[in-house]
Amino acid sequence: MRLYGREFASRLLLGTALYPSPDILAACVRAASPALVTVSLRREGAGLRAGEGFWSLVRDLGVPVLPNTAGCHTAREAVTTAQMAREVFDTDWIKLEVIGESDTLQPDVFGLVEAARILSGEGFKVLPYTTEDLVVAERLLEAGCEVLMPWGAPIGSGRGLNNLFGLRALRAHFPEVPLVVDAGIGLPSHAAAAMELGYDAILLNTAVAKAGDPAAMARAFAQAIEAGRTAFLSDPMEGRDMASPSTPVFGRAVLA
Ligand SMILES: CC(=O)[C@@H](O)[C@H](O)COP(=O)(O)O
Repeated sequence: MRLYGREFASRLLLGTALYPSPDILAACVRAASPALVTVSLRREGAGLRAGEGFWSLVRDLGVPVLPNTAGCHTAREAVTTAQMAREVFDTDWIKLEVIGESDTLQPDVFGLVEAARILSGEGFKVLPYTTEDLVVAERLLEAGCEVLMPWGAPIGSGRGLNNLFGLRALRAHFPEVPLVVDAGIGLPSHAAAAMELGYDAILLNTAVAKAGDPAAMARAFAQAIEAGRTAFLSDPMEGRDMASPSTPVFGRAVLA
């Protein structure tokens, strides 16, 4: 998979929040070999020494870091957080989140486009957490984003793909743009379904961190994403309403 000109072997982007322990997080990363791990500057900054410990743990994982602007509610807050993240994590990649509504954690798409334009202008590689809205997608591309990350469902809900029609339409409208389903994935089958639609990658966190056996679930997600991608590339059959015998028979059985 290619994002902003960089090649990644994996199509899984894994969040680093909510794990029962740092060791379990490390086991999940080993089990799934994600392309990137997301980290929240606000979380690390709040913990001070705990944050430093967490940062060295993440560095030791040996996986490229994608800082995010989780918890930001305005474009200005998100831009400042991204600028600080660039210093702290020494990367110009940013997962841009501007939250607009607290029940659904739905993105504020107006603030998102504004922040994306500013950050792209400053040389950031912006990966925006957005909805499946086609017009917003167009604006984000105009603002300089080379990747789009529509939600599957509200963050942490585990509902899967809430709007299959919208996600399919987005894929069809932007065949050349790398698209990552971000948030709301609850099961490996949800991830596989998104990959079967032709999505390029999946970003998830809660479903792995909150599983009874997080490392096993991380591995299951990696396998499902791989399987979904292979299925997409295999040109799946068209669904149909009526039965079609899968064992054609010729002539009549002769019964003695
Ligand atoms: C880790 C991160 O960036 C989250 O904000 C992301 O959207 C994941 O969502 P889930 O926890 O629903 O997988």
